[in-house]
Amino acid sequence: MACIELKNVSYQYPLSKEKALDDVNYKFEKGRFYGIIGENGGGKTTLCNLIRGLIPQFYKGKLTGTVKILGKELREWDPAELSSKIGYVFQNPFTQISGIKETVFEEIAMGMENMGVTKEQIIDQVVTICQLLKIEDLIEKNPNELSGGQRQRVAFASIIAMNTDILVIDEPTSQLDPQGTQDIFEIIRMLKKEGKTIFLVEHKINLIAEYCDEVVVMEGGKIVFGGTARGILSNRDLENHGAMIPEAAVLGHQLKEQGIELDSIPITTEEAVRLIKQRIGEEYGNRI
Ligand SMILES: Nc1ncnc2c1ncn2[C@@H]1O[C@H](COP(=O)(O)OP(=O)(O)OP(=O)(O)O)[C@@H](O)[C@H]1O
Repeated sequence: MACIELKNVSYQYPLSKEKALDDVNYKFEKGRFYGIIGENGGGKTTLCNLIRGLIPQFYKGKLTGTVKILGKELREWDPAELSSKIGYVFQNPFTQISGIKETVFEEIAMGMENMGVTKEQIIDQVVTICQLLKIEDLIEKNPNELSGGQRQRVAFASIIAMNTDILVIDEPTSQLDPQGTQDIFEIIRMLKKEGKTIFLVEHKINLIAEYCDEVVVMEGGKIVFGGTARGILSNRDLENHGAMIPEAAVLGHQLKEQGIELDSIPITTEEAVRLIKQRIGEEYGNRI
């Protein structure tokens, strides 16, 4: 069964004259890790708002077409039930932090309290998640006094604490340093192994190439490309649609232009190294 299915979906924010989503058709399968990429203003966050049900519950505007989440029409979902199925890490961690809790512990525990989890389980879960996200030393701090990067980790922690089957994650590493970014991606990889369906908006294309199963590219409110990460990210035509391809793929194409064709276009550095080594081996073999 499709996890989320969109048929002829268009959406306009209130008072806006333009469509933020324009006739979007796509079937997202359960257990897959989707990277959502594309130009600024292309509609990525709007797609996340829709998948999470914030459109039309919170953002009114004009929505047409059919949106099915786990087989059920979006408008038929009870908002509380939907939020127990789909976790949403917002683009801006300052929006995500509730502002009403006095410690990081309480902030992360809040969602679980609302779900009726026992006190012992909550303590256990919060401690485990804080260790995972390397924020144990922040546990007693006030969430409103954290740096952007610390808030981003806490916001992420409070969503994974909810243990939802579907996660929508909008630029989770925008405030993080390279190590912090790597840490978050390793956790996302672990969540994927647990069978969760993940939607990730991210501009860091090399990370999308390394971690995602599938990629959709958005431009002007439309999904202009969609398919396996390999198929999409090796396609140079992406550059004509406001998206970039990974450095490894650029290298593969440039070598090809110079007559040095690899077996396939690599999308990660690791693959590029393997394919170039293989090519050098073939060359060396031909000469003897
Ligand atoms: N709350 C809003 N009200 C009115 N228009 C909006 C609102 N949010 C976004 N838009 C418009 O909808 C379109 C899609 O915006 P969206 O934020 O979904 O793009 P995006 O691909 O996530 O961009 P970015 O990469 O900059 O985050 C843009 O034209 C934007 O101006």
